Amino acid sequence: MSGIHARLLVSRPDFTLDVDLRLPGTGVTALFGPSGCGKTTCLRAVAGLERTEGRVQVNGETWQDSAAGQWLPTHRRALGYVFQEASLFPHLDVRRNMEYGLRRQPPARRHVSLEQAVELLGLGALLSRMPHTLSGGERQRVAIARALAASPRVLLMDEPLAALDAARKAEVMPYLERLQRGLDIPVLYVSHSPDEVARLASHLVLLENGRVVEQGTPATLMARLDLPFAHGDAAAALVEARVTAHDARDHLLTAQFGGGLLRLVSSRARAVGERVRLRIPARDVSIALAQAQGSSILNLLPARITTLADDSPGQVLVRLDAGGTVLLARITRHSCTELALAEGQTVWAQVKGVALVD
Ligand SMILES: Nc1ncnc2c1ncn2[C@@H]1O[C@H](COP(=O)(O)OP(=O)(O)OP(=O)(O)O)[C@@H](O)[C@H]1O
Repeated sequence: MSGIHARLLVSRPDFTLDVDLRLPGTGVTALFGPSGCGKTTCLRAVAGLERTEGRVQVNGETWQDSAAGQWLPTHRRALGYVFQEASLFPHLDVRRNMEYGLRRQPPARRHVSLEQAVELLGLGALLSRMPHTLSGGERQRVAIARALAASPRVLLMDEPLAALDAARKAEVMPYLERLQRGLDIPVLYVSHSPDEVARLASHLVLLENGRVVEQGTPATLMARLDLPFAHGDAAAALVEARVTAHDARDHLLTAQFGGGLLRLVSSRARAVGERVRLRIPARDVSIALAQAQGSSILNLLPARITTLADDSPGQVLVRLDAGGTVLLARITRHSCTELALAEGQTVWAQVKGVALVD
């Protein structure tokens, strides 16, 4: 059976984890939820670092099955584990740190070469450097490459960016995005950053108090007003689109989605026809009753209001349907009343900010 099946039961005096995860066999699954909801416990249980009741199967291989009395210790589970802080061997240079990963797998079972791992994480120029001479971001890239070089059947990542400052996060993120596209093994990625989830995940599991609240695609879950993503500053809609033009002079990319065309500034050229994921923050969408004339806003889209919901004090979250795609707008309660907005009404969504996420 392809995919990951993890039925996990952990009982601690103050905490119970009770999940039945059936996850895709490729792509990045984000485990998301508030502090203490059991994300790390899930990863540790899949890794066999936590003795749990239940069953763990990864792409057809059974690692544990308590009903059958089966249990593989961690060192016999083909997994890579990346923690918040890279734990490299201080006395080995980058190449030797990675070779250590390689040795964990007999040659016949290796499906990631050292060269591939070096290439994916962009480490070519760092191979002879010692860990103490690397930046935090570089150390973390080496830790990821070392985990990959062991040819794991699953890569477990526990908030790999959490210990990095914003600049270092931005430096490592493109490599994680590349992993998401270039790897054919599943990645379980623990995060409590909606931004990371939006950029990296193809599947999202929302945990609360040791239980799965909901799971699905990030685009679907992030647009749901009854879930936490749509609230708070990071609320955004994810839009799958296809590039239709790139104007090199103005660095302007045009992409088509179900609701029309979106234009955004992108210095990196994209091929016409390429699929892109766009992120539209709720705070960057405003609403007008008529199509604005002479506006500097590039994107004006007709849309229908499907839901109006109270958000933070004085603010309303508007869920819009733009040709079958959900957009979110955060506006003031005052404007909502002034414009007499109502569910079912057709309006113009004025989209000020659109960002490419991969
Ligand atoms: N070794 C342990 N012994 C006892 N309780 C533990 C242990 N490790 C974690 N816990 C508790 O289990 C619960 C789940 O912890 P876990 O680390 O899985 O949460 P998390 O969602 O990863 O949190 P965070 O986002 O803060 O890392 C918490 O209540 C935590 O206090």
